[in-house]
Amino acid sequence: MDHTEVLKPQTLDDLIQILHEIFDSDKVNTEEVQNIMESYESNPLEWGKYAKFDQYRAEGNVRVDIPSTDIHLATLLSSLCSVLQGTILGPLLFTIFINYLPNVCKASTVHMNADDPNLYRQTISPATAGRAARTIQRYTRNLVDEGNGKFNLMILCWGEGHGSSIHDHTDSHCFLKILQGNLKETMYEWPQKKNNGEMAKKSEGVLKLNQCAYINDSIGLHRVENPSHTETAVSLHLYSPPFDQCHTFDQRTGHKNVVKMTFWSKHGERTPFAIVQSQENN
Ligand SMILES: N[C@@H](CS(=O)O)C(=O)O
Ligand SMILES: [Fe+2]
Repeated sequence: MDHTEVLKPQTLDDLIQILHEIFDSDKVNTEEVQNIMESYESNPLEWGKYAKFDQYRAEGNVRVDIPSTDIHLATLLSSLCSVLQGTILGPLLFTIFINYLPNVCKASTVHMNADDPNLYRQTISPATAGRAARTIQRYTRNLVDEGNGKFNLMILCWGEGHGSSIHDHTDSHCFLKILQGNLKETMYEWPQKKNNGEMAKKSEGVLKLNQCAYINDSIGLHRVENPSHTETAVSLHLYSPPFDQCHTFDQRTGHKNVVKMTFWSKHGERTPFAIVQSQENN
């Protein structure tokens, strides 16, 4: 098959079929994949069944003002993230946590509003706000297609303010297309071995509906965020070859950690908790 002309997929199924054909061949032109993904016009009726959000998004009821000096609260929030997602006890633990939060907050102010179904966060710096949002709730990763073992196609659902940590892509090609809303992508240089300081930012930009970005480890690292406080976002990601772990990086020091990546759902079905050992996204 000649792929010099950009085929325009009419539906998501059509796109998946074209991707299978492209990745069947030994040599894949990344620009062609990017163009084809970009030319698919997002239709929620086609991808809606895969787009499963973290339900905690609407269940929390707390606004926290966190000064950057409140190490106490930061520690609590990070220990909380390991129990929330996907556990049966999640809502209960969340309620216990929320009820005790005002007692343990030394330097922070907690505002609760029982009849308001939204989660509010307000902090003194956007960076702190982003970290708190990422700790309490996560974007979800939903597997759409396994690409005959050549690639993984997945839909990521981003609640308001959700974002990823700075991460790499395990030597794979990564294509990221916007299906709904906007996503902000910030690119970083790989940290220098001897340097223990703040990671160098390369660029940032907002990806809009139907746009498709491309990244691999030789281009650099990135962090992706839903910058909106009122709108959710949905993105379509293709990784080739597939991978299930990557490195995340601490923006302030460049220190890295290995993170296992899991699926919130597969082929439209919520992944059973018994099978999922860890629900850590990066
Ligand atoms: N690479 C991330 C999503 S993004 O932030 O690019 C993931 O697969 O979870
Ligand atoms: Fe990524």
